[in-house]
Amino acid sequence: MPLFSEPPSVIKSTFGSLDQSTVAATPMDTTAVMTMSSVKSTPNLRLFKSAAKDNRIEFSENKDVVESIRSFEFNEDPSFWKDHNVQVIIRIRPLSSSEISLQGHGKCVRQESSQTITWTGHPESRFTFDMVADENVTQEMLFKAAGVPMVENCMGGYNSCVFAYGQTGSGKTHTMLGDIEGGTRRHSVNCGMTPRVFEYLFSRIQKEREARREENIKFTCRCSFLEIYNEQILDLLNPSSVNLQIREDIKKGIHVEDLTEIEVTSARDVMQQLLQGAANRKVAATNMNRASSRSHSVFTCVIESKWESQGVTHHRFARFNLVDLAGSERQKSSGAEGERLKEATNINKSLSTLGLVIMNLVSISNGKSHHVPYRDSKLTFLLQDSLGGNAKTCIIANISPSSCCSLETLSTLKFAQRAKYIKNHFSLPITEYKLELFSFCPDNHLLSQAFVNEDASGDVLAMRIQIQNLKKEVARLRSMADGGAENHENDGWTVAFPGSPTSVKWEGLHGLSSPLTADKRMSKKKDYEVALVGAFRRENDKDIALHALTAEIQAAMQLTKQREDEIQGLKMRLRFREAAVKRLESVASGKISAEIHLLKEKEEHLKEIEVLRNQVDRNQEVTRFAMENLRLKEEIRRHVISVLF
Ligand SMILES: Nc1ncnc2c1ncn2[C@@H]1O[C@H](COP(=O)(O)OP(=O)(O)OP(=O)(O)O)[C@@H](O)[C@H]1O
Repeated sequence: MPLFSEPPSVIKSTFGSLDQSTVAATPMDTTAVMTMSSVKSTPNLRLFKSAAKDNRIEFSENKDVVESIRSFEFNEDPSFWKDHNVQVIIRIRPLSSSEISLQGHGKCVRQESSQTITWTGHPESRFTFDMVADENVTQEMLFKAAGVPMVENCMGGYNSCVFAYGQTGSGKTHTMLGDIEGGTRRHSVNCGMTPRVFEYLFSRIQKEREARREENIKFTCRCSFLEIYNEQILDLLNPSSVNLQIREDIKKGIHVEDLTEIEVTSARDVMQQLLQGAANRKVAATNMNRASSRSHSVFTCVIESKWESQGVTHHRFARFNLVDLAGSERQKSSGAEGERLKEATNINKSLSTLGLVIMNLVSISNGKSHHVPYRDSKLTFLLQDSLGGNAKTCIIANISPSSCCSLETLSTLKFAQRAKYIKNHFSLPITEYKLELFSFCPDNHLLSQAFVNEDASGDVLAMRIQIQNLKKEVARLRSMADGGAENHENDGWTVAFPGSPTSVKWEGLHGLSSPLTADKRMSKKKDYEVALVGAFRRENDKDIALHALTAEIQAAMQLTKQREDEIQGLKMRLRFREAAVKRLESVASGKISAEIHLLKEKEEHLKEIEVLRNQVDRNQEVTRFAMENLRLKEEIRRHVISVLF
């Protein structure tokens, strides 16, 4: 098929490549230098790293080693996103043959459980994350655990972001894109997150269309693809436009000005854009001599939906960012010069700004107010919403388990640990409505919830009905949250995503259901609270919309009245003019004298003046000024009296 006839090398070039000549420690850890001799660094080959078999990292076939790896459960938690906005997953890749030849099977990490991992250097350090995926976790398992919920978040109207972090060669591209050779609908086992996510997204859209035919639901998806290289934004779907600027406005939020957006209707369309972007990147790379591991790539899909319900038109919107970051290793400090030095400085700048942004967000989560330096790098400015706004963010930190990458791995674990402590916060000002929420949630934990991007419009009556329904929903949820009505029938696996009018049957990994936690009741209460907050917000939105509509109607009615009065006045004046014309005709034909005509004319002018005076009096502005005038006169009078006496 022509679409997938491109060599996978092109795809690889989209998301990263190796140049091991400069591989060293992270920007935050400047001590160690890592060498991975297996990877070649010929500039032209850099782009084709993944494609060329001999340029790939080879993995051990040693059965004994594979069998000795202890595997932990890797289960998704369907309720996770209900009360979290940031998820951090560690992914450990298998040892490569070159690592084995360099350091044997020596490892720098030991997995303790499905959530904990120990770095075995000195001193030993233990880290806890939302999930730790060992080398046996397949692309499919990772997609089900991390990709599926993110698509559901987008369907629910949340801005969502998955980003892969890690040193060069740690598996970021394998995770985000993987092997899409053949590119058919039936994925190869190594096919990564992005193609799986879009295939799932479009199948969900199709299901939603079928289930909500009556609401006439319509979806629009638009994709864009950019790269940040040397602090410059390049449009990969239109390579002629370079150095694009990030803008921020109330309507569009943070966005890249003039970035090409292409409408897509299938996973196949998305892959086409990915390939297109990759091909453009290849051309630019030749001109600029850059390698993908030195740039950040952001593939974005905007998903919009519109549906009708009880005379109200709903509009929902979500931005889905898939980010492959530049390798987090420290660029070789010695010997780097010219373009390389510039590259290194910029990668360091954006990744260290990312680290700083995360640190400051954690401080904010802990109640310490701090400035968050989003604007210090293009990457953090662009991802501002995903990092600290109203988004759901999944960070996949990729690591190599080999002892030869020990310091790099520690650095990635530390970065991921910090990210774990972020709680996204409101980016909107505190309003009365939010204060109401404060009073509702004593521990304020709901204030760290991301927001559903949803809007509604319709006629006043429909909005009123909607408000009534929402009020009933609020009352019902409130009584449930108070413990009044415990509904044990809902203990199953049906997940209603906040803000989503439909619920999704969660199949679970391999179709198995995991046991619900002991504090099920607590989590159920939280679910109700989340739903209640959503209902409050929607009610508040509807109220605001209703007030605005009522005010608009009143203003329109006043204007109509004013116009009607003016028309009446004009009609009257027209009648006077017509009478005057007739009289002049009579004067001309000698039927009446000029004196009588003038007397009549005077009479009618007086009447006309009266009409105009009435009009002026009725004019609201004039009335207001007249009132103001009277009030000021009265004030002056009182002032004069007080001065005199
Ligand atoms: N979990 C894994 N299982 C099997 N192979 C993997 C895994 N992770 C990575 N690899 C392989 O390791 C090699 C390096 O991975 P990848 O290219 O994804 O690294 P990267 O972090 O994207 O590097 P760069 O920053 O240079 O682009 C590839 O050959 C990839 O196929």
